[in-house]
Amino acid sequence: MASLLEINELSKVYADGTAALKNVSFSVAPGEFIAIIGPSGAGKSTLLRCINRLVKPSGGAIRFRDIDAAAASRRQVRLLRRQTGMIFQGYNLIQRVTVLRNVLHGRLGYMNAVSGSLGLFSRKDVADAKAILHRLGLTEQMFKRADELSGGQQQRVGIARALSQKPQLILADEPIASLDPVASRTIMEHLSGICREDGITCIVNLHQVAMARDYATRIIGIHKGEVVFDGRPGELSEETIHRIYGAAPDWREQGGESLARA
Ligand SMILES: Nc1ncnc2c1ncn2[C@@H]1O[C@H](COP(=O)(O)OP(=O)(O)OP(=O)(O)O)[C@@H](O)[C@H]1O
Repeated sequence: MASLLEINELSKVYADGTAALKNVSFSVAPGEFIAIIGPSGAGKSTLLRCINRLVKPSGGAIRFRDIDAAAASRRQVRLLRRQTGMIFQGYNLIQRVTVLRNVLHGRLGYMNAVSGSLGLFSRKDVADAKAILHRLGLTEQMFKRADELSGGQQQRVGIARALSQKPQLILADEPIASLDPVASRTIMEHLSGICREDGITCIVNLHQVAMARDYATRIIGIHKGEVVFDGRPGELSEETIHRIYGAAPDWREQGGESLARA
């Protein structure tokens, strides 16, 4: 099957000389649910941010469908971001506006500047946004301000906003890092359900090895900016986890129980 995303020899060196990514290469088929794991500072966020061009790569190529994200013009970056829903650890909602309006903001990439700034969303956009909120169990919260919601609910709004973009790809950067275990599972269930049922490809940065093993169809392990593992969850041995995390304690603190179960 043709890939949705091809990353070739991607590198990123920040202005202060930090080499965050070194020759990263992998391709992503439509419908995959990929967890990116690695210790703090491994380059996980930089990788996701290069894919939707929040960060400009220093070298290599990122082909998303027919766009080379690494060399994209401003117009192409807009097209790329429209097809790529981003979910953040801190939710990135507008706190003082309603849940529904936050979700509708996912449509801004499809509107001209005047309609967008005046909030002139079509009836179809509003109906679709309500249906998405219903699917995510947020019908009752629709007209509340975002800051009246719990963290788990706010992250579901983040997912709803990404879905309202009708994306091909969802990039989630540590979407459960601020949530308790129950809310974390709810978010992971929604993301994997969306991937399975809607065929939307997901790439999710995670600190928790257990969550990656439970939900991903493929895991990519990054250590100091390099891919050191790329395989199925069942292939992730304890030795491999040591290679990914080195001496860092993250996986024992946050995901070790999953290995004990395996
Ligand atoms: N804007 C920046 N300028 C300079 N260095 C940066 C910048 N952003 C990230 N870095 C560095 O790049 C490296 C990779 O950071 P990145 O945030 O991508 O890692 P991460 O795996 O997502 O970490 P975490 O899990 O803690 O979020 C780190 O050494 C970080 O300090």
